[in-house]
Amino acid sequence: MAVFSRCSTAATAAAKPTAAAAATFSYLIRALSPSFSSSSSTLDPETDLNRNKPAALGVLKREPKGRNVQWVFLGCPGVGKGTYASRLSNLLGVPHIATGDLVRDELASSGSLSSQLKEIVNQGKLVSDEIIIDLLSKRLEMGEAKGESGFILDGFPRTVRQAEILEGVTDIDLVINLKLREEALLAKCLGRRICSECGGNYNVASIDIKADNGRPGMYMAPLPPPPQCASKLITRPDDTEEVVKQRLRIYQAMTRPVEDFYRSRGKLLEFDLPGGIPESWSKLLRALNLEDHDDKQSAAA
Ligand SMILES: Nc1ncnc2c1ncn2[C@@H]1O[C@H](COP(=O)(O)OP(=O)(O)O)[C@@H](O)[C@H]1O
Repeated sequence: MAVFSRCSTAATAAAKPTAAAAATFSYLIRALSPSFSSSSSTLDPETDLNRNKPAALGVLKREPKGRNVQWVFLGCPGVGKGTYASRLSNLLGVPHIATGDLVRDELASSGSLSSQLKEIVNQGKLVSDEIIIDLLSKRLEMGEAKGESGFILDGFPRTVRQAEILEGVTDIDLVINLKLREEALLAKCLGRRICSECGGNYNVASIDIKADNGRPGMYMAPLPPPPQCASKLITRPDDTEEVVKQRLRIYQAMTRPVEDFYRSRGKLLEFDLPGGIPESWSKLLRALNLEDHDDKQSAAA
């Protein structure tokens, strides 16, 4: 999915970082770094880069501002944030940064944080804002050193405080709020499988919700692994029924208010997933005013 084009003069998504982008990134890294006070009240409004807030979703109609997109994905566990964020990241040439992956990388390491994090994550609880911001700062710093610019954040911000900190240091262009019928969320999490070698995400769940009381039915086919991954699949330790239900409760309590935070700033794009990837991807692209040449070609083949 290397080739992409935008149908409008939306926020630019050129793969090459610009000087403005690099400056924004450096600022973001410095501001998010651990030496940065944990209190959002220390943000300096004079140096806040968030000066030209777009009105409502006019963000997609704006002239390019000389840097790559800075988007956020919101949505309940199991909704498919990682899947769609990763596809958009390939299409737009910006990094997909999932804080859940950063946490899992830390867990897999023998670092001192690892055992502390394990207990929190395996109980479905949120890691502290300070730890997450530290992990995110390091990831951004590493990306900047490689010349990355722009991002699609997945799993951050997850609390209003995280959203305030992010708002204090950079301008988020758009927040895509993915929504899926509740009946499907638990099944999607329980069916999730990851290839322990390549990290690919697959799903063994076959979701078939019958039409009921005027509500249409919904079918989501499994997403099987390719043969080379089939024998290497693992399940995330926090994808058990009890822990997923806890994560869903925590989403309602801690992350639902983040939707309101961005809604009130006119940045939230609500997107109801109509089904699995075949039904949803092209609709999502249309909602974002994007086009995927490769997808069109494979559909036409
Ligand atoms: N922004 C964040 N703030 C706090 N904890 C986080 C954050 N992102 C990830 N985590 C931790 O990592 C776990 C896995 O995150 P993720 O893969 O995004 O899960 P989900 O499938 O629930 O969206 C979370 O349950 C939480 O413990």
